Amino acid sequence: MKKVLVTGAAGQLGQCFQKIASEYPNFEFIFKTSAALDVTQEAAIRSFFQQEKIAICINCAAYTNVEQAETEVEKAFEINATAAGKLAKVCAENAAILVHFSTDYVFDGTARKPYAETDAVHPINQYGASKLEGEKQIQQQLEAHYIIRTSWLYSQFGHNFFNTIRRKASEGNELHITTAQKGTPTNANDLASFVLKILTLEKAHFGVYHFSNEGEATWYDFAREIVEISQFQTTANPSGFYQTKAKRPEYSVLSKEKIAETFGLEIPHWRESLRGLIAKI
Ligand SMILES: NC(=O)C1=CN([C@@H]2O[C@H](COP(=O)(O)OP(=O)(O)OC[C@H]3O[C@@H](n4cnc5c(N)ncnc54)[C@H](OP(=O)(O)O)[C@@H]3O)[C@@H](O)[C@H]2O)C=CC1
Ligand SMILES: Cc1cn([C@H]2C[C@H](O)[C@@H](COP(=O)(O)OP(=O)(O)O[C@H]3O[C@@H](C)C(=O)[C@@H](O)[C@H]3O)O2)c(=O)[nH]c1=O
Repeated sequence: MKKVLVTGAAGQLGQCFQKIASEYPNFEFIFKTSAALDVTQEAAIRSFFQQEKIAICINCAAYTNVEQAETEVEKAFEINATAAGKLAKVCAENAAILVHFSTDYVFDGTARKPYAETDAVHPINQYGASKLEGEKQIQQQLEAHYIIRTSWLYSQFGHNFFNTIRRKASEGNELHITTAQKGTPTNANDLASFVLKILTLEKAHFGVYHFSNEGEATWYDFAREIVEISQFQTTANPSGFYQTKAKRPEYSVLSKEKIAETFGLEIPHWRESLRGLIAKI
């Protein structure tokens, strides 16, 4: 049975993997939180891989605070770039596959049609820059990688826009949400299922892929839909300007053509997936 290590297992995406792991009995999962396995510690990762004979590493460990990354630049790069490189190196030494996640924020947002994997990258904030550097470090050291760029992840777990809006709305706060950025909300549960499905295929198709739910939305559209489906009394108000430290791309919809052609898997529309999640929680 293949051993699958999931790093950063207490984060949002890590918890989505934990939730569905039992549906994949051909994999033996080992979930490691940041406290149990720090991905910046190369020697510790190496001895863990050797001891456990890890076949696949799903790296959910990341520095994801977009605002704070503007001032904690070194830390963001240490986790998102240098540690990703260390994981790739150890995977190469152990003939293991690395699944890694990157972001729509590697793009500058000047496009007006969905970004393809081959489009030019140009991050406009430190988080995006650190994630792009992580991609490069992996590509330089390991062929057996899936780098999956995704966008606007949300779920029932952890810190994300969906949970923030639901909390604010349930407390009766007035909501003012920016219309200045367009992208696609992605249910992290859908992403976790997609990853485990492609890992069970006979043939590997390594490389960089874009995965998000279908459709596009502004953050305001997303918030309004969360409030309406959840039937909160509060209304979400569109706002032309919302003060932030970090710049965000104006447009960051990801093209799903490559994954559709390669894997032929259906991806739900973001509204449908959101509705499904709210019905379950
Ligand atoms: N959230 C989003 O909207 C998007 C996320 N992504 C990418 O998807 C991936 C998953 O994101 P998500 O689950 O939302 O992120 P979270 O912030 O929810 O989870 C990240 C996890 O990484 C852990 N971590 C931080 N530093 C280390 C370390 N040195 N060693 C081991 N673990 C560490 C954190 O632990 P602790 O809390 O203890 O520090 C946390 O549990 C990331 O690569 C992210 O960049 C891409 C696009 C959108
Ligand atoms: C909470 C809130 C945010 N906003 C704005 C701020 C920002 O422009 C936008 C999104 O807010 P957040 O700060 O929650 O989202 P942000 O941290 O930018 O989310 C990003 O996280 C990283 C990890 C990624 O990789 C990206 O794909 C993306 O999901 O909405 C409002 O307009 N009103 C609000 O009440």
